[in-house]
Amino acid sequence: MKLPLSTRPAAPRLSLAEMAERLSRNNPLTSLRDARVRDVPDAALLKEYDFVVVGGGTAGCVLANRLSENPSWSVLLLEAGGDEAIFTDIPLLASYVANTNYNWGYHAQPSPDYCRAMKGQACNWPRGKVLGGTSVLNFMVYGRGSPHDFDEWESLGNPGWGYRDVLPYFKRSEDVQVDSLRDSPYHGHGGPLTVTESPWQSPMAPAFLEAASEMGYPVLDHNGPHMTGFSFTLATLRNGSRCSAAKAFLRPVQHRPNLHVVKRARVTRVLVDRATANTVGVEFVRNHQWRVAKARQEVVLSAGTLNSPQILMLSGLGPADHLRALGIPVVRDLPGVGENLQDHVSCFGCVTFLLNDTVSVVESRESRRLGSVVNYWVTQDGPLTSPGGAEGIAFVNTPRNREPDRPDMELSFGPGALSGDSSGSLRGLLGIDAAFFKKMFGEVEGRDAFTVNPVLLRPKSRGRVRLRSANPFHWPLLFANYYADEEDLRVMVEGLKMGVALGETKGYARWGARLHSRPAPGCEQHAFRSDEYWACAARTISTNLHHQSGTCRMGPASDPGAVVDPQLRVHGVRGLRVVDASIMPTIISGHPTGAVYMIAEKAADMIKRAWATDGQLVRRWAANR
Ligand SMILES: Cc1cc2nc3c(=O)[nH]c(=O)nc-3n(C[C@H](O)[C@H](O)[C@H](O)COP(=O)(O)OP(=O)(O)OC[C@H]3O[C@@H](n4cnc5c(N)ncnc54)[C@H](O)[C@@H]3O)c2cc1C
Repeated sequence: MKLPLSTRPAAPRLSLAEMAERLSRNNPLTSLRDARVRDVPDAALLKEYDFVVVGGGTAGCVLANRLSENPSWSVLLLEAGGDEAIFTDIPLLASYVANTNYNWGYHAQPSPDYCRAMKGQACNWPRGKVLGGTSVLNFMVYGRGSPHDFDEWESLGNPGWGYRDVLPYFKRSEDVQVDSLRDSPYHGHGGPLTVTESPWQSPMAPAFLEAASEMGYPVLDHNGPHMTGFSFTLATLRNGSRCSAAKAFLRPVQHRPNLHVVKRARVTRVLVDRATANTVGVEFVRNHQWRVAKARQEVVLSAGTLNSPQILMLSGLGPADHLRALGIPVVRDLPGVGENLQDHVSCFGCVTFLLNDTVSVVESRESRRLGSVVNYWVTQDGPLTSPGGAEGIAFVNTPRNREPDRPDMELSFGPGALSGDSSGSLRGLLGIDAAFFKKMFGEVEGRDAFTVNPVLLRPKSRGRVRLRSANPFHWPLLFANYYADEEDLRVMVEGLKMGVALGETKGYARWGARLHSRPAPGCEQHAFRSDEYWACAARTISTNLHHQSGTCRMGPASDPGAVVDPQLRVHGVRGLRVVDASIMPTIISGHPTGAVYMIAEKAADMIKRAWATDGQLVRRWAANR
């Protein structure tokens, strides 16, 4: 069967003037210049700010922007990392970024029950240590999850978080640039965050959408009223480059006089008065000097799912017995801090299809192609604009799902594979052991292939974050607990079989697609493609999408595990909120960054409303010096 090579019209040829214009707005020099955010020197720091935001990541950049919109408020943003780089802008290099110092470098505790293929049986959990946070490391897939996810949050005792309430905040951030979505009531226009499709597609892209009808699913916009179906990837891209939180929200407002950004500032704890439970400010270290930043109104913790609970516990806010065991004075016993950790576990590499044609992205071939690099800088097109290699996403229902309008499985299609990872950056990101890789992929290294990655969307298993010690510079202990609930494994087995079915649809047969049948080392005792084999493969190659969420769960005061209330204020403490992926009561059924932006937009609105009604906005920033 002959297939059309592309579902999109060919890009119009650019005139020389258009090329020059594109090159002037997007080249290595302008990228480097634009990435620099003004750093406030120690001498210029104020004694006190109205708001202190901890963590200049995905949520933190939104808060810095929205809170400093009010010129009467002084806002301090403290970030442990520095500026973005040229290479962090290049979408296809996403996996490379995690192999650099822009990553905190965490990994979960080892386990014999999962992550067996990884070095030391420990899965890597990269997190961004840079302005823009993990939005600088991520694969840029823009999603929101299912409307039912937010209705569930509301039903758990969180009024104001239902889908109808949160949709306006999704739209507020967004500037969608896809023609077919221009009139959609579900998308926003003119917001700071550019959302679009990659300008480049592999020749296999049409086969992905054709698979939809063969498997009985519609092609749709995942961020509309229903998400079950197939679509090309929507991504946070601008002019073919990564659109990070810093690029979208922070850089354009960095010169506001009431916003101070401090880079390479490591917050060690929040200072809370034990007697009154009032938040005083934060303690941080910069240039080897310990400092205090006081907050007149609030401290907002946006240090992410792994670091926000760590900082709370270091501040005496957490499970009392755990804090006492480490000699940390207990300010408030909050047993839920660090609990309820949820992640999207996957099985990247388990479903790899080998090809007869040169239609996939093979790193060694691409890196030798000067045209790809020229294309990227001059026309802002070509494979380097592909967001981490995820070309298409299907949200599907396994036979175990009881809510058909709320899919339980994602199948993401990437026009490349571990076999083509010649630099090892993808293996480095995932932490796959070299000997394991050699055994499973050695004989097909450098060959054309594609991957279908099944992702468990609504895990029942829960992990946790704990302190290793009272030393704020020690890494926290991270427990993944993947597949602790057997049902998760059963759903993943079904997802793996659906992933194989996707790769075996007719469209891909054109290029001779066939499942790579070298079994995962350690699973050879099971018949290849049997349920037992897939279960073993899942426990062995337990890659994940780094979507960790839920460790400072939102919920009412009556819920003993809740850390923040529906206004995101820490229970039992005044003047302290948590605003990042950690507040999700349940992980959303999709890629979380869109929801993190939404949470931060909504939080900024709640903060504005809270202080406006208290009539405390009259203080002029200038008078604070
Ligand atoms: C490799 C990878 C790929 C991903 N791909 C996708 C994707 O395609 N789509 C998607 O939706 N999601 C993706 N994610 C997940 C997504 O990026 C995160 O869920 C989201 O960015 C989290 O935002 P956050 O604001 O909660 O935390 P972060 O963005 O991590 O922000 C936390 C910030 O706090 C700072 N910080 C931490 N501790 C301190 C401290 N003590 N002092 C000062 N500053 C501190 C950090 O340096 C960081 O800047 C991916 C993640 C990874 C790692």
